[in-house]
Amino acid sequence: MKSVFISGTDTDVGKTFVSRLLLQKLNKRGKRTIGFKPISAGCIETADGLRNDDALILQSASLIDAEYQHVNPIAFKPAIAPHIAAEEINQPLSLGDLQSHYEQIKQYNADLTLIEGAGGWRLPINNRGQFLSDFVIQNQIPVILVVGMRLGCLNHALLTHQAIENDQLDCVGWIANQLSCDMPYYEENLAALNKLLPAPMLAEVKFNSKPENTESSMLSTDAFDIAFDGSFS
Ligand SMILES: Nc1ncnc2c1ncn2[C@@H]1O[C@H](COP(=O)(O)OP(=O)(O)OP(=O)(O)O)[C@@H](O)[C@H]1O
Ligand SMILES: C[C@H](N)[C@H](N)CCCCCC(=O)O
Ligand SMILES: [Mg+2]
Repeated sequence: MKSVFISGTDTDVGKTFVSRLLLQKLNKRGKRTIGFKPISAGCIETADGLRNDDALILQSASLIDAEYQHVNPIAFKPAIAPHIAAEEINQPLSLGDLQSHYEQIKQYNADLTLIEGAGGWRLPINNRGQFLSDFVIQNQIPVILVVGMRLGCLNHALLTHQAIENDQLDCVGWIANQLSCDMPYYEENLAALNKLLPAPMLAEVKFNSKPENTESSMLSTDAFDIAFDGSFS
């Protein structure tokens, strides 16, 4: 059983959008995939409990049909920093909680467990100095960095990659996600990232004006095949 952690240069950069494409692509390659969104913030209340859009997307794009509570075990209603949401309801998060939820999703025995982070790499999970990245370190999970292509992404991408490397994790590569169709100097920014980031670009995801129709959005590279046929098969 392999796992991969999908991080991003920030919140709202397309981690879920790209994760869905990755799951769909891997399903087509015959992998039994499962999505895992350990912590979500920004949920609606339903008769069955809180539901988060990201988790629902991952759940429906996974080949394995998993229970919602296992796909998204920690859910907060307000769309705010999760550790603040947790403190607000007096239910502080811990690394131990995250670990036991991870053990649960591993029971499904997927070929690949795709874990979507929340926010960016150094997301606090409580006020005791613990971060979501500590969970990734604890489990030595390889990381894919989604770069939301917008002004400011060069700095965010380089700092995030540096932090992942400082944490001595394997950043198997990054994915450029074109967040809009009109970013000035898009190609030049892409070239700068290719030059400056010391990890391979695995794919480029084009802006898709019909995001629900995801079939042709992802242009993968040879590095993508090497990463997914090598590290994750
Ligand atoms: N390539 C794309 N083409 C069109 N729309 C996109 C693309 N990538 C992302 N979006 C849209 O941008 C928004 C943010 O994307 P997404 O929800 O995947 O970000 P995220 O990084 O997962 O955010 P969060 O931190 O909340 O988990 C969504 O509405 C999504 O549909
Ligand atoms: C609500 C939002 N869409 C995400 N789910 C949570 C983003 C938290 C970011 C925290 C921070 O780094 O400031
Ligand atoms: Mg998301």
